[in-house]
Amino acid sequence: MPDNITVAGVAVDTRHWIGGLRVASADTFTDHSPIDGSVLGEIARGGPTEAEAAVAAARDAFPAWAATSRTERARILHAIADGVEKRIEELAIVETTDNGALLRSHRRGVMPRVAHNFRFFADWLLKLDHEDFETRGHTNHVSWDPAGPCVLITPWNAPLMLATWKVAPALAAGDTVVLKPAEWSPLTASLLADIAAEAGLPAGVLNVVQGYGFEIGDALTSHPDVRRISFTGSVPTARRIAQSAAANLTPLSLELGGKSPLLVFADADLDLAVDLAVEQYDNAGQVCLAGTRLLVEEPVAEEFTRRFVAKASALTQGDPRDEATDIGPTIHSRQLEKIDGFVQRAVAAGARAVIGGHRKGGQYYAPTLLTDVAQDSEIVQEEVFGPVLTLQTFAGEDEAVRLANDTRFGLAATVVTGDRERAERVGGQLVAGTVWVNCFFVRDLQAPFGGSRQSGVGREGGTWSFDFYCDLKNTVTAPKGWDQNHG
Ligand SMILES: NC(=O)c1ccc[n+]([C@@H]2O[C@H](COP(=O)([O-])OP(=O)(O)OC[C@H]3O[C@@H](n4cnc5c(N)ncnc54)[C@H](O)[C@@H]3O)[C@@H](O)[C@H]2O)c1
Ligand SMILES: O=C/C=C/C=C(\O)C(=O)O
Repeated sequence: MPDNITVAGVAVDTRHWIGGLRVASADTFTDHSPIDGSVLGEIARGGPTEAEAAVAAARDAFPAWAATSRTERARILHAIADGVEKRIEELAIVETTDNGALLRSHRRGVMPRVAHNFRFFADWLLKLDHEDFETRGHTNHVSWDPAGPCVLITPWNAPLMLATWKVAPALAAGDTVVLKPAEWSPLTASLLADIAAEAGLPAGVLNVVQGYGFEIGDALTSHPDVRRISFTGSVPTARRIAQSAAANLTPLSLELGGKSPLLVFADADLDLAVDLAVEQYDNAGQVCLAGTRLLVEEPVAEEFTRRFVAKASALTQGDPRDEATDIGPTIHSRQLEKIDGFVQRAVAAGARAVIGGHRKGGQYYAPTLLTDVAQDSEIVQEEVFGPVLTLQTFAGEDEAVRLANDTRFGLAATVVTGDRERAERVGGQLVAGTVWVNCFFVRDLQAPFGGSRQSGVGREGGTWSFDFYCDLKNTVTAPKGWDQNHG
């Protein structure tokens, strides 16, 4: 198999990146573009052997990286950000070709955010501190010690953004990394390895292994030398990882799925509510945070629906490389089948497709709005991860909160209301890692980010990321004992 493929004019190495070297595997898997199903190339298919080699490289590189000063680590992270910024166009087109998300979003939002992930955690590292405190004259000093090799496992819906959201704080913390990107979108992780090497990151500090999760995953997550596992993905995979990590009690951070509500109160700015609701089709609905359950107060439900349909019907679906496109394809034919299965079962159970409800050829699925759905039905309770929203009505705050909280998830919630006090009252009762009021997806990386209930375990972001990626240590020093030998 060729070691390099050319994707939209960009050379991408298809091998693993282990200990500062490109490493091939005997087996490969085929990477397809969701845009037209074309074959992009054969990618190294790692298993336990590659997992072992990558963890060994991360373990060997750890002492020197952990001993590297904070300012030097921060400098290298900024150099990686520089490298990302220089290659934004290349990263954007490769990511779009590989996962089908909009090129215009990659160019203007996602890849700049990738660079920001590195800059933010580099800067936060330099500010990271904890004031000493006294206990009966003894000084308590808290330090943020590097923890060791980390295994980072990431999904396909925002591959490089979600990978670097973990890679950057782990490297900043002084940890070394084995990154396993999703098999449906393996390419930009390989480019990141090139960029990190060019930026001067020492060999073995960042390793990238490719392959199917079910083949390489266990060997990574059950490895005794791994000190942290951070995973973004689905709930069933998280359960497997937690079981595997239990062997060594390896600390886990889990960012999982959602079924987030978007609540529209009768006093809301209805055009704003409609804009926010239509935004939930972003990335063909393949966004963990998406507010896929529209909950609308009865008096405005009809008018909301009318305006929503008008706006959603004007969306342009098609090739994600086209600047005019609003919605691209779904990631994979299997994902398309899954989405359509959810919709057809919902319709069979009595739901009505106000718009969409069908495929549109290739891997494209029509943006769909379903009404007449029961609270305990599959379509309301389970994450679809496609351009499918449900609409339910409610009467009053109590019912709104009850419906909003009535799933096993708790990732995010959006509240649209013209009444500040209502926003506070309702927001205070919602079970969610993030609540947005009259906005959506406004992200500050110093905020805690994660999910409640089955949407996750733990929080990352700002100091919370360092809490996770560091071994915190408290050193208690007595006021006595100094003078005996040293006068
Ligand atoms: N909360 C968040 O921040 C967030 C962000 C994006 C996506 N998600 C969630 O991710 C899911 C979609 O992503 P997906 O379909 O790629 O998820 P997935 O769980 O199928 O796969 C995620 C990753 O896990 C790997 N994996 C699979 N089996 C494994 C195993 N046994 N051991 C170790 N690794 C294994 C895969 O190869 C992939 O890299 C959705 O549920 C979505 O909500 C959550
Ligand atoms: O699809 C999920 C998007 C998650 C977003 C983040 O993890 C983030 O903004 O840091």
